[in-house]
Amino acid sequence: MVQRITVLGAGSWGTAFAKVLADAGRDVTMWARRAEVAGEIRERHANSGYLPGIELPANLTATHDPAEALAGAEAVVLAVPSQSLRANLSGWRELLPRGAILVSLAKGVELGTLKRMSEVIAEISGVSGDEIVVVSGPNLAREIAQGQPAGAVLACADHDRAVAIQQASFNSYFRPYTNTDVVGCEVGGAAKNVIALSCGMAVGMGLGANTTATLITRGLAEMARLGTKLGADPLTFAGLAGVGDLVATCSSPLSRNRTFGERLGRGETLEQAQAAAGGQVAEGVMSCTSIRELAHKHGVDMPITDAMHRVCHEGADPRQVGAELLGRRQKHEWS
Ligand SMILES: NC(=O)C1=CN([C@@H]2O[C@H](COP(=O)(O)OP(=O)(O)OC[C@H]3O[C@@H](n4cnc5c(N)ncnc54)[C@H](O)[C@@H]3O)[C@@H](O)[C@H]2O)C=CC1
Ligand SMILES: O=C(CO)COP(=O)(O)O
Repeated sequence: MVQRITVLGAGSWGTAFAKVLADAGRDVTMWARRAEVAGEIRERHANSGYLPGIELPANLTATHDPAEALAGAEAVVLAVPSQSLRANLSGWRELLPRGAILVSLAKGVELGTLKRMSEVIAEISGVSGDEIVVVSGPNLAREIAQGQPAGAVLACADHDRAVAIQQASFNSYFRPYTNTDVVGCEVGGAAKNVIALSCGMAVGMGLGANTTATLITRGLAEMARLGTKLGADPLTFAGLAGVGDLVATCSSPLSRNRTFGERLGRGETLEQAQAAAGGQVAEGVMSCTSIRELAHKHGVDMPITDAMHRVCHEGADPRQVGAELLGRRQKHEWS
């Protein structure tokens, strides 16, 4: 049994997932970028900046020192945003205990390289991509931290490693399934953030359930198109890391991506929406660009993702891109 686990990153999901592991009986040490966050977790069993009102278990501690956090870890959970994972992991590389299972929580595609997170981790750590475990699924951090029931997916080409993390993390409210389709789970996790931006935008423009259901369903079609082109199993998109995460994120006001889109839909600028996020990451804002490029590279049509890139980074008006999406060439649903 994997018993001693380190979580690198003390934001919303890093903290909530660390609590999942601790509630499953593991000994968990978190690394926090800011010393005061580590101190609050260690001494007051709280992370009030990210999960206010949540009491953290006693078998979860934290430090600001990565060497101290990583000493003796049997599994290392990477819980920093996608666009900063490369830089952070480069700094930790020499400290990773040999043989520790590397676990990725990040949902994004790297700008520039267009790599999935497990590809970035493999490149920097030297660990084979087949040995990296990816966590995905409908897991809004606050609900998980409150102990509300949820399923999740642990994807790894090496089934035994996925099972090791499954054994280490399942508890009375968290039910992880294993899957060997890493590509599908990572594409689903990254692409749904972009679709959640679009749903939020529709809500911000005063539109209702028909519009958001259309965006969710057509969003699913475009993420599945990209994923299968990259070698994913189409079934993955019918699962927790596909439609499950997509529906949770597109429907919940807790989603940072949906909230970000809602602000843009109400007419706020990117800078205003960023300021309102209070330093918490809305991955879709960057991933709309990298996923759009990945889609272009592979000849895949992703009109909603393209529209989100234009709104976020080219100053397009949400109403205008909405009208353009509706006015696209008439076609068969599955062509
Ligand atoms: N919050 C959620 O409900 C869920 C988040 N995720 C994914 O988990 C990953 C981490 O997300 P959260 O913990 O929610 O993010 P967050 O924004 O709440 O926290 C990010 C953490 O990374 C640290 N960090 C280190 N280097 C950083 C840098 N250069 N820039 C910004 N932060 C840096 C921050 O200090 C903070 O502790 C993301 O890829 C996200 O999409 C996945 C499932 C659920
Ligand atoms: O990935 C998530 C839920 O599964 C969290 O989504 P947000 O980053 O939009 O809050």
